[in-house]
Amino acid sequence: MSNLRIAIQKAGRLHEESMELLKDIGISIDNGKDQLKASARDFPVEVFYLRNGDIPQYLRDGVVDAAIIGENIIIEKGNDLPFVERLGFSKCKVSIAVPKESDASSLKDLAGKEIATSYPETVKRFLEAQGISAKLHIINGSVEIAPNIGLADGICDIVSSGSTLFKNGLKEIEVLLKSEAVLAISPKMDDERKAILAKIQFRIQSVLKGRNSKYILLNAPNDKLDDIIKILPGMRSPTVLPLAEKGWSSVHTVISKNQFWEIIDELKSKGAEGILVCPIEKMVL
Ligand SMILES: Nc1ncnc2c1ncn2[C@@H]1O[C@H](COP(=O)(O)OP(=O)(O)OP(=O)(O)O)[C@@H](O)[C@H]1O
Ligand SMILES: O=P(O)(O)OC[C@H]1O[C@H](OP(=O)(O)OP(=O)(O)O)[C@H](O)[C@@H]1O
Ligand SMILES: [Mg+2]
Repeated sequence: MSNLRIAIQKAGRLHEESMELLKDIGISIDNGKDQLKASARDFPVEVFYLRNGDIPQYLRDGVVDAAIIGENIIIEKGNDLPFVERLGFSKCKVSIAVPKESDASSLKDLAGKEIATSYPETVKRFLEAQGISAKLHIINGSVEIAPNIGLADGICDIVSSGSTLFKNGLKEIEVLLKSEAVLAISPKMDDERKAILAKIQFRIQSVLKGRNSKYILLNAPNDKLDDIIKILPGMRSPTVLPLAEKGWSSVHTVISKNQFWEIIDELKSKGAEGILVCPIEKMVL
């Protein structure tokens, strides 16, 4: 039987959370700091530890079948490659920035100027779409220093908190794209491996739904139950169980992490007490 070959980043921003996701979907492997390949103990999967930037070519060649990779790298180096899941971590932007005293306020204002970047294909695509040209300096790291050393008028790089821009006296003037970790796949996968991938996708979806939801339990007087239940979305409808104390019930349900604080405030105002909030490991609908 074939193994599904999954690539993850060997070291860097994506490594830890990729390992964590694999663990959460039941794929246990040894930490790969000193190895390039590991087999899962209980699933037909091999994990390859690679450089993020090299992964698109491996997918294209069919040397690996799937990969956890930054969407920005797929856009830069593998725009032809499909991705099948957004994974919700390593969220960042790829942005244009200029020295904070510059008059430029969009990519258009850099027409005819010099831009330093590690993402030349992405920048070229945006320049072409806007019908402008600029000179690109391709550098692999510390891009934010380029304007300060006179190498470029602006940069295109990853922005997350914005602190690297701030420390280098730069300001963001245009967001080219937003990125997060994704599960990308090889166009060359055979049917046997596609079947393993389908199982993995199902597991990933269950884990991500769980991560985005909270299980809540609360107590309420019976005469307030109708009002409280109206507030709760729930998977189907909330579970209501009688408490030992007469006239009171316990209500259990699942709510989305995003709505969480608003719903808790409303529940309290409608008479809910003893609200417990628990993480959900996996959720299968
Ligand atoms: N500051 C950040 N905040 C959030 N996500 C980020 C940040 N910097 C990078 N990323 C995301 O993590 C990915 C990996 O970044 P990292 O700097 O670890 O490696 P890299 O230099 O892009 O890749 P390689 O593995 O080829 O060395 C990026 O492609 C991007 O998707
Ligand atoms: O907006 P911020 O939160 O400051 O994050 C942005 C910085 O993070 C990344 O660099 P990283 O720390 O990965 O270093 P690298 O250049 O060595 O990859 C990216 O290249 C930016 O420089
Ligand atoms: Mg980096």
